[in-house]
Amino acid sequence: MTSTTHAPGVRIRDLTVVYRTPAGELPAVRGVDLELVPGTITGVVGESGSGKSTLALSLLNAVQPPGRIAAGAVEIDGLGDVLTLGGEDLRRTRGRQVGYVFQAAQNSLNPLKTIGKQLLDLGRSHDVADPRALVRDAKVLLARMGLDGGRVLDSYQHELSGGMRQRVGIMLALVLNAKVVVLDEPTTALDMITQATILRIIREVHEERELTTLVITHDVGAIAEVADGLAVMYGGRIVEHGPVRKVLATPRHPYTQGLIRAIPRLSGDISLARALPGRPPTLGTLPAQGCVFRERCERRLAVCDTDDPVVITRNGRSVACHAVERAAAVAMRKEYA
Ligand SMILES: Nc1ncnc2c1ncn2[C@@H]1O[C@H](COP(=O)(O)OP(=O)(O)OP(=O)(O)O)[C@@H](O)[C@H]1O
Repeated sequence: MTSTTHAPGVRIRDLTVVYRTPAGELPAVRGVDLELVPGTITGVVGESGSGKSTLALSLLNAVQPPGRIAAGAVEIDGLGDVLTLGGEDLRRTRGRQVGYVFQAAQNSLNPLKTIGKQLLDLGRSHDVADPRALVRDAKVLLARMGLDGGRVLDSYQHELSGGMRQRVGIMLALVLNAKVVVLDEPTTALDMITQATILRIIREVHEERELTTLVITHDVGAIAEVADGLAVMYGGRIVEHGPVRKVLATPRHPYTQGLIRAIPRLSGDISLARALPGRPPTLGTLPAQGCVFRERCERRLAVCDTDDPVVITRNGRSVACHAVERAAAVAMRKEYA
């Protein structure tokens, strides 16, 4: 395993992704800016339907109809804007430059071929010069995740448990030595202990290979262990982003506060944990203007109904919330009074 180049930076700029619906094209991701700092793990959390997977797919320019990337750019150091890539360039980028495990990856293996055969196919399609080294690397990765590599490579998907398949997916995302890795719900099929182990291994491999990694999950507790940065998504927007410990210790957006309150592990007291009231919006119920979170928000103001809150960044933390901004402005006025 050679790792000569350094981790690349990734800049997602003003990204909008729409899906065609009977009511017309509706945005699942809207005006998202997100920077993945080289060598870091960024976690993206949010309830089901917030746009996390759509964002992950965009990093590979892999949004499929009825979806379409309507605007924006995804710039990866050394590759340029992946949204302008097509055909063979795009195929080569996926896997080799940007490794990925998509949601339900454990079901996307070919049932008719052994894992080893699929690994060799992957290597061939990316012109890997030394298939033996590829198999060796795959076995090492599988062994680190607690699996007997030789046995797994000789197996068909139906011979493996959900958790084993998930680990195979992670191995396939890492084995070509891509420098940018996108993991969409990498540990959902695993029990808590295995989940923690796999996340730790992801972290180790990430550091050893100097990767830039994006991990999508709806499990805020799990991401706290592994990520450097945390982006919180709601209704297709990133409502808060910052260093993971700071965001979890002093969440600013009312949605982040609600998410954290709902997790006893993080809120610290099981009797205080309470579910976020209401439901996340669907594409059809997303308000066309104003704050996407206002229907469930305890701090709703009149302006939230009419104006989209802009993202304000201070000291490395970003929040998009009118109430937070107003409180900050009041505090600032007091300080100068
Ligand atoms: N193929 C599709 N056609 C129409 N709408 C879609 C399609 N795929 C996703 N959507 C909608 O886009 C929105 C964002 O979905 P997405 O899967 O990106 O969210 P998510 O946060 O990853 O959710 P989950 O955690 O459930 O995977 C949702 O409202 C979803 O219903």
